[in-house]
Amino acid sequence: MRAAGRLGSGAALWLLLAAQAVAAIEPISVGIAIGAASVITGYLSYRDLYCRFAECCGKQRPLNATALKLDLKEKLFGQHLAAEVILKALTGFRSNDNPKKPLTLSLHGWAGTGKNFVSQIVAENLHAKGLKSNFVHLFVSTLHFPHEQHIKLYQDQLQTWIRGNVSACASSVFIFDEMDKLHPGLIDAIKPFLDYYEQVDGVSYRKAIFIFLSNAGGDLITKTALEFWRAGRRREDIQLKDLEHALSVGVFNNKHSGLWRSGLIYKRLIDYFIPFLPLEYTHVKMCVRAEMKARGSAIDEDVVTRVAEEMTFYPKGEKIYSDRGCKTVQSRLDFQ
Ligand SMILES: Nc1ncnc2c1ncn2[C@@H]1O[C@H](COP(=O)(O)OP(=O)(O)OP(=O)(O)O)[C@@H](O)[C@H]1O
Repeated sequence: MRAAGRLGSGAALWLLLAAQAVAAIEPISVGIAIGAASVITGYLSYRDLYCRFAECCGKQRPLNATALKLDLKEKLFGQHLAAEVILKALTGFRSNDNPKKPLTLSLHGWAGTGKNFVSQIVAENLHAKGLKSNFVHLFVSTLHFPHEQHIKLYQDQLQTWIRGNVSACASSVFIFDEMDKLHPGLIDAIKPFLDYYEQVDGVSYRKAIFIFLSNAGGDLITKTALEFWRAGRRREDIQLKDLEHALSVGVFNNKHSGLWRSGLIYKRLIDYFIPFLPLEYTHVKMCVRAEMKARGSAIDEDVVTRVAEEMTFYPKGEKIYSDRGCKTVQSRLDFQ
């Protein structure tokens, strides 16, 4: 949008200097004056000015891979696979100016292992306002799509919502939480948006990102983690190839996965199935320390141990993995 009208450069320059000269006295109204002067001089377009105060989609903000890597390294505990795959997938996707399709990630694991937490970290690295951004959209199955008899309505609404938001911002992010509670077939409504189409009805979805969060596959992931544990192998030795294929097949054949017999899997439109491993006692202690730090409290190792000891672990005999991951750490800390 071009600034309407332009004064001669001499007059405009004077106006700008005058406004700045007054700046030292009354900053607020002067800010407006400078803004107006900038627009009048054509130094700033209305849009530049508007985007200084409001959130604009604009040219895709380059992903700061170093910042994302640091966030995943420092904030995410016990999930070496998720950290590695998400960093690779996002940096690869965002460094490609002309992707052939949107990026679609499916995060799987038991409760409290960090799936929502990671989607928040990803959102904050893609759009400055993170989950609060106008260009990041969170759907929770049990909240947004509760009634099975309304599946057709939900599908129409979802298509309209996604089409409208990607039209407004090509690099929109869509997060679907509790995928395992989504009615079978519902998610296939978005298949056209995830496919290898240049455009669909004049809209290109190729720069959008879709993230599915699901507990489906948690049993398979835990089984593999236990096998490594019992064989005396390090958790960090678990590789994506040990889990990804079995996870995608398991989810495809699981009626309660939200992706049961889905065309998204059948047509290989999901780029990565990312396993979240069950969290161990040591990771729970890391969560307690992180929470204490977030509250500005000094780290008290006695409290850290007390909270971790209050959590329950499985399997019964070996008590290796936290039943709730790092969930309930915050509430338990409140009672120390
Ligand atoms: N791996 C982790 N590293 C660091 N913090 C974690 C991790 N997992 C969970 N947490 C902490 O626990 C809180 C709850 O975790 P989160 O909501 O991400 O779990 P989830 O895997 O999405 O669970 P659910 O499947 O029940 O939705 C997070 O906000 C975070 O504070």
